[in-house]
Amino acid sequence: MTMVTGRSELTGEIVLGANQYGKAENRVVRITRDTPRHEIRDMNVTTCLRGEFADAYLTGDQGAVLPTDTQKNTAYSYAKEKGVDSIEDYALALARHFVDDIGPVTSARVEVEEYAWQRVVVDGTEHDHTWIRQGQETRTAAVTVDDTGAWVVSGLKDLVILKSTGSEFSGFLSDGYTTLPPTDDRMMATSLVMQWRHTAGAGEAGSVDWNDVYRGVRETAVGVFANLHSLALQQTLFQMGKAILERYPDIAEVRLSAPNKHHFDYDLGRFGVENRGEVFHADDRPYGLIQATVERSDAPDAGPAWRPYAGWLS
Ligand SMILES: O=c1[nH]c(=O)c2[nH]c(=O)[nH]c2[nH]1
Repeated sequence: MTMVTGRSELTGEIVLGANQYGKAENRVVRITRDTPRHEIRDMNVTTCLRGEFADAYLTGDQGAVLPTDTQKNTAYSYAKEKGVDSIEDYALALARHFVDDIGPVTSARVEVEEYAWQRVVVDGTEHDHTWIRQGQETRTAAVTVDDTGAWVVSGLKDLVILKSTGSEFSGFLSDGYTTLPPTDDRMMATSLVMQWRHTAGAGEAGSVDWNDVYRGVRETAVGVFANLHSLALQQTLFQMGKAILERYPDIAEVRLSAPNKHHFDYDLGRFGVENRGEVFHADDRPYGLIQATVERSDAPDAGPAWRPYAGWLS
C-alpha cells in the first residue's frame, strides 16, 4: 500500500514488477466409468505459472510462454491420465508437471474448486450414473510447487449453516450510535469460508488421505458451530480453528471468514402477536464479516502457500 503524502513527481525508472499468468476456471468434469457404477468429480481448475516471462511483457517475445490454451489442455488431460482421487493430489501432479517439465517455469500454482454431487436414489436403490448437485458448498485446494518444495492449502467455501438457538451477543461496547439490543438467545447463521494449511503430504504422492482430512475438518467445524454455546461469532470461529488444530497435528493454521447472516426478530407486537424467536426477517445485507486466523506458535513459515492467483498479485 502506498501512503499519499502530497503532490510529488516521481522520475525513477519504470520496470516490470511481479507477474504471473495462466488459465482461469477450466471447468473439468471427470467421470470414472470402469464399472457400471460411475463416479463424478466436478471441478473448476485454475492454473498459474510464475517464472522467466519478462520478455513477453517487455518486448512481446513469446519464446518462453507456454500458452494458457496448452495449460487448459493439460488440466483436462491430467484428469484422464492421473485421475482425480482428490483435488489436492490432482493439483500437485499438475503443478509439478509445469515446474519439472516446462523450462521457464520456476513456480506453479493450481487452484481447484470442487462441486459436490449426490447420487440419486430411485426405488430405494442408489443410481449408477445420475446425481443431484448438492447445495452451493464448494471444496477448494490451492497448491504451489517450486524447486524447493510444495505447499498445500485445502479448504471449503459457501458452507451455509444456521442454528436457531445457542447463540448470544451482549456486553459489547456501546456509544452514542449504538442501538443494537443485547440478546441471550438469537439465531446464528453464516456462509463459512475456511482454508487450512498442511505441513505434511506435499512430498510423497498418496502420503496424506486428503479426502479423509477434508471430511474430518468439515465435521469438526460443523460440530463446534452446533455444540458450542456461542457468545459471538468471533468466539465460534476461534473454537472451530482450535478444534481442527487439536485434531490434526499436521495442520499449521486455519483461516476462517464468516459473514454474519443476520436474522432479525420480526416485530409482530404491532399486531398484538407475541414473537419468541419464531419469525425472523432474513437480511441479506449489510452483514458483519468476521475473520480470523488460528495458528500454532511453532508453525513453519508459510512460504508461497497463501500467494493467490485468482485475486491479485502479491
Ligand atoms: O457475533 C457477533 N459479532 C459481532 O461483532 C457483532 N456485531 C453485531 O452487530 N452483531 C454481532 N454478532
